[in-house]
Amino acid sequence: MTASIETRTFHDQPALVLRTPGGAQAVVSLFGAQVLSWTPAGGSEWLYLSPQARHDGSTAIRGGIPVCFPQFATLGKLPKNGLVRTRPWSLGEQRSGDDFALVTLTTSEDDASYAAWPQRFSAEVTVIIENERLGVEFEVENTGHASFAFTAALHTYLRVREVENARLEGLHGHEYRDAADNDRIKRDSGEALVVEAETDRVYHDVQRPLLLRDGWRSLGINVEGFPDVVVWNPWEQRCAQLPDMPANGFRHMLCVEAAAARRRIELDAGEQWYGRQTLIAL
Ligand SMILES: O=P(O)(O)OC[C@H]1O[C@@H](O)[C@H](O)[C@@H](O)[C@@H]1O
Repeated sequence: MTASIETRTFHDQPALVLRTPGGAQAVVSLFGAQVLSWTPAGGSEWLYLSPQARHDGSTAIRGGIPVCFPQFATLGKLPKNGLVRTRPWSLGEQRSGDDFALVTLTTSEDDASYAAWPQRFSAEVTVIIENERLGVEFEVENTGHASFAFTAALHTYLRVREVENARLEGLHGHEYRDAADNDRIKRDSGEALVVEAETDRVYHDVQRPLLLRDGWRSLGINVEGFPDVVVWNPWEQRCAQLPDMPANGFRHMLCVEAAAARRRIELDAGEQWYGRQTLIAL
């Protein structure tokens, strides 16, 4: 038996379902090239998808792994978190073997993106699953004649049983910009990060793998290419302001994002850049 890739609808939007013979499964929406669900073999769902997420193409889907490009958050004049999470992507390559399934989705500039951000680019998101592993790779090429600069993120919403009981390890000693406290620059001194209030941090130059402990289960988080890690939880008050989140949604999610946020990435004409986040169920 080999792994499989099936095209179907998910909340009425076209999606791909990747499965390994061992029982791992991921759902990838063509809207935004967004992974919406991931269950490793023998495990339980690791991605948070809001039960109130909108799937009608009118706005970004709240949950899963939104792709933020060419702007992370509000670091510029473009719409928050960029232009590509709210557009349909095309299916490029799909491949499977005995123990993996892989799909590549592509997009490039169009009239609307060019009006907002006058650059020519092509972007690819490759999603690969193995039994215990989910890899998401974002690649961008400058297909124009002039250089451009961007910020970006894989805005991963992890599902946790109770956020106050989850521990994120590996950020000790790192400097971060605290967007929940007037963008003050601070240094993490705790053994582990436990979220007990609104949290919106950009950790700089994180080279180490991270470990998320969520009760009896743990998740390894590896990043290549993206220099920064963003940790976000809106907590009660901000969550109440999000129309696509239930009131208690913040308790069951923790965003741990692979990001290029502190410094913009510069790409000359014809140049490519890629970054990858890998989640490993332990
Ligand atoms: O509501 P959005 O556009 O999906 O953004 C969610 C959050 O994304 C986070 O990554 C940002 O750091 C937050 O500031 C932001 O609020």
